[in-house]
Amino acid sequence: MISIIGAGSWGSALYHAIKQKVEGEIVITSRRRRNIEGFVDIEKALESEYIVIAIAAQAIKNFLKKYNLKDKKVLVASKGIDKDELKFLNEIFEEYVSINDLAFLSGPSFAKEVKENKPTALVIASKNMELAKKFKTFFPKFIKIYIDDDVEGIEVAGAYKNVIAIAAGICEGLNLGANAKAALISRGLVEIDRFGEFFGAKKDTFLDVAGAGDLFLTANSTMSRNYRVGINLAKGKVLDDILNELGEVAEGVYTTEAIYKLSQKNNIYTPIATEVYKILYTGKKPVESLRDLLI
Ligand SMILES: NC(=O)C1=CN([C@@H]2O[C@H](COP(=O)(O)OP(=O)(O)OC[C@H]3O[C@@H](n4cnc5c(N)ncnc54)[C@H](O)[C@@H]3O)[C@@H](O)[C@H]2O)C=CC1
Ligand SMILES: O=C(CO)COP(=O)(O)O
Repeated sequence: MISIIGAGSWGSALYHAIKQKVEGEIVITSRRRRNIEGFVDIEKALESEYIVIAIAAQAIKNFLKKYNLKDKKVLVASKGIDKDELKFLNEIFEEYVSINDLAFLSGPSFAKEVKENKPTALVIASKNMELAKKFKTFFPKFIKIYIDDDVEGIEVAGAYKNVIAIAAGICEGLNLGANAKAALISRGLVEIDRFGEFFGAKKDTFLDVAGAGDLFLTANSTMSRNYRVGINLAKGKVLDDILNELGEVAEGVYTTEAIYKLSQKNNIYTPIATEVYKILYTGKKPVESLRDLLI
């Protein structure tokens, strides 16, 4: 039996996809009861051997404190960095679950397209290749799964691209043109790689679907919530209003804070994340940040 924890956009898309492969052996849960197919309460969901986590990254630490996942096989599908502890999600999970029972899912995948069974490529990374292979068997044909052992790379790639997507959305909202956006995205990839390699990630990961692939997807489409946050910031809207209107999580807003603090602490050069941080948290004008980055 497999349980999806989190019935937001991504959790419900994963339920839709995985159900096609495992048929009746899947349930979904959320902190609020929802009237959707397969919904069970959290206690019932935690009876499954296989657990897929699709809740907001900042909520994960408290979730793990509250519910016991010890001895479960866990696939983490969230993308972010804990902004209070300044830890990657694999570091948070490793405090509660054996490293051999953990796998991480990332890659270019708008939930909406997964719900339409559109071809999608994802990466499952784990220090336990047998577990990665096992999770791979749960996915239907339209989702091509690559397996990898670069957990650190997968975590940095999935989290950081949301920050670059906010910057690219700002670029779009300011109407700075396609040349400027391509510059931001490509320099964003260099920045992600520099940050990731500091934490032990492999360069190859950033050149592949979970790195460049997810970055190109998210930083160039209004389907991305993070990109839309950027567009709205460029229009001069206030962050709280943007997030209220969005009604779903834009992980990049919190990941920006975590990356800014981690790069300050470790002296890593992260110019784009630093400007996004200044816009989000110090009130710097988007137009000034983009000028400082591009000119
Ligand atoms: N929507 C997408 O296309 C994709 C999303 N993701 C990632 O999946 C994660 C979830 O995103 P979405 O489902 O899209 O967002 P969403 O905003 O639609 O849903 C968020 C989910 O997190 C849960 N949640 C939020 N705060 C919580 C708390 N304090 N305690 C317990 N649960 C809490 C909500 O109940 C909901 O189930 C994020 O890390 C996101 O980056 C990854 C790939 C694709
Ligand atoms: O992670 C995603 C696509 O791979 C979803 O991006 P957004 O959270 O910006 O919508």
